[in-house]
Amino acid sequence: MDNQIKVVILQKKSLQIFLNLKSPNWIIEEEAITYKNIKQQEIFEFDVIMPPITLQEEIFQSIMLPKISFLQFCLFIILSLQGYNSAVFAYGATSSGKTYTILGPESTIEQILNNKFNIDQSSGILPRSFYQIVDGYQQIKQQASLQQVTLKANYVEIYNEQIYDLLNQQYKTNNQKLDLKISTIADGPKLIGVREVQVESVNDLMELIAFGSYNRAIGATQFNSRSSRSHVIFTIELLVEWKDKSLRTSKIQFIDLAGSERLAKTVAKGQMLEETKKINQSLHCLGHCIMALSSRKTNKHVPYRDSKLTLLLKECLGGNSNTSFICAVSAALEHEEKTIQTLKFAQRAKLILNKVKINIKLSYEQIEKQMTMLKQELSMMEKILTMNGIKYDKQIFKEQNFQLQIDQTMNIEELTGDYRKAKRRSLQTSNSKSDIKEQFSYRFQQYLDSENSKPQQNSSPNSKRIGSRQSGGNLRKQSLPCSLDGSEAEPDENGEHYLNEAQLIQALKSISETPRELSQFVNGRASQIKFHTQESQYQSSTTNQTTNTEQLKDMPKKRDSCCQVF
Ligand SMILES: Nc1ncnc2c1ncn2[C@@H]1O[C@H](COP(=O)(O)OP(=O)(O)OP(=O)(O)O)[C@@H](O)[C@H]1O
Repeated sequence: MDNQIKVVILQKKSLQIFLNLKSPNWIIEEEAITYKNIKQQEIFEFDVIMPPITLQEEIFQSIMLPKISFLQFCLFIILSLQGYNSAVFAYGATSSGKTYTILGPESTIEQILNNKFNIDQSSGILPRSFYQIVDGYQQIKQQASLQQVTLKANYVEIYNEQIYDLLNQQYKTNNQKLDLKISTIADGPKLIGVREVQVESVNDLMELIAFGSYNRAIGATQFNSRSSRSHVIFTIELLVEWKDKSLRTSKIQFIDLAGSERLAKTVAKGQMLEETKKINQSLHCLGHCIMALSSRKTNKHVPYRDSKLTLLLKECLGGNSNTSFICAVSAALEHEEKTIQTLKFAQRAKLILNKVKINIKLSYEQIEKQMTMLKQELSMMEKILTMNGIKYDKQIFKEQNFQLQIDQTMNIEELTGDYRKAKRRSLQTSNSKSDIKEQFSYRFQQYLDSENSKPQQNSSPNSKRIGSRQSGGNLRKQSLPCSLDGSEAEPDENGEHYLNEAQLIQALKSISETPRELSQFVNGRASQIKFHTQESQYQSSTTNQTTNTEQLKDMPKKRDSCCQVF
């Protein structure tokens, strides 16, 4: 299922705006932002543009919950039971309000550590989602048809192009951080050796946030005294094992990106400058991936491997994930350039289509069962095609069978879908009028071959009548789709069914749109029949030393006479 990336523009609440230091170049409407100065005018259109007065609750509603109100409380349950992936990115320049939107105010961590955390007006998307997720998880656990339900989380940061596990307990005692490696062999990139913590409650999740925050790289920039110097990714996974041993996994990721900063404008030096360069570099890579994906050119190379951020989050960008971007901007004069940059990024991200699918792993027994069923259906299809005289490539069938055998881990739903499409195509093919005509042609050919193999008895081309019983031209009833002629032909002495001439004409009429089409088809076939008949007569007469070449020369002229049959 194609799913467009959702982009929400969030205007930062700031002192500059409050003091009316807003840039005069911005015209902000409900669904469009226009930037206009003497030199240029650019219009950016979005589904949602949130004003600075927007409450955290409203942002959460817009991003995390669907628009249909009755589904609001069971969204996560539905998605989890079905096994979907989701991701929420916060993107924007440094100090634009990304961390505030994702987590909430700086005091959140202190509140967690002092056991004083409660959802309030300022709480971000992350804690609000935790309540929904845990609520959903508890409800799922009650389902009788489930064997086991597990909720787990991991928390990592990408700092200076290195991936660190923020939940690693060793970091505090041993200052050496381990750079985690990404495995891309399995379905979607995975972190090797990341600590995954099983959780049961909102408190468990909040504690992980607090724990991770202490390991996080934070510094003071010119614009933000607690600036994120790394990209952080908090991942929650729900594994639902059903009693039939099938496994559905749902993943939700919250990504708080580090803010970009113009190197020319930064006052950063030394380590801070290096960090800024690395942040900008990975954000550039993200921009390039977004650019490639939004171009919608088929086979366009997407440079995921150019940074760890894009490689790790590959599935969220153009892959299997319901992805949303919160792009934080400021209308303040001071941030004009950064805001244009962010809006350009957001405009492109909006064009990306992800391919969302259910993450399901069937049990071995289920795969075996599915395979047997599919094999049976395939051989049935083979028979149908053979019966209808439609040529097919045996090798493809063999390959499909082989594929079935080796692809035990492959998503069976896709396989079934492909197979059903193939089957539908084959049925459509055998039912289509042109193919029914093909079938006629094929059977006519068989008929001619059998006729030609008989000894010829003084028959002239014009005396031969298509499908007539007198000329021995019976067609097997089996060769025609039964619904075509409507009437049942009488079985002959051998118990075999044939179509008589009237039934054949009726059948041909029913598959031809117009009398002209019918006549064209029949003329074509009739002249072929004539040709074969004449050819075989010619052959038989040459073997009898009585060549009549005139008959063959005349053949095209005599076409019209065949039309008289109808
Ligand atoms: N909606 C808001 N209401 C009140 N304060 C806010 C809001 N948004 C941001 N702030 C404040 O602005 C400052 C910068 O915000 P924040 O740290 O979220 O920015 P950021 O985009 O994550 O920056 P960086 O990329 O440097 O980490 C913080 O002190 C934060 O509390």
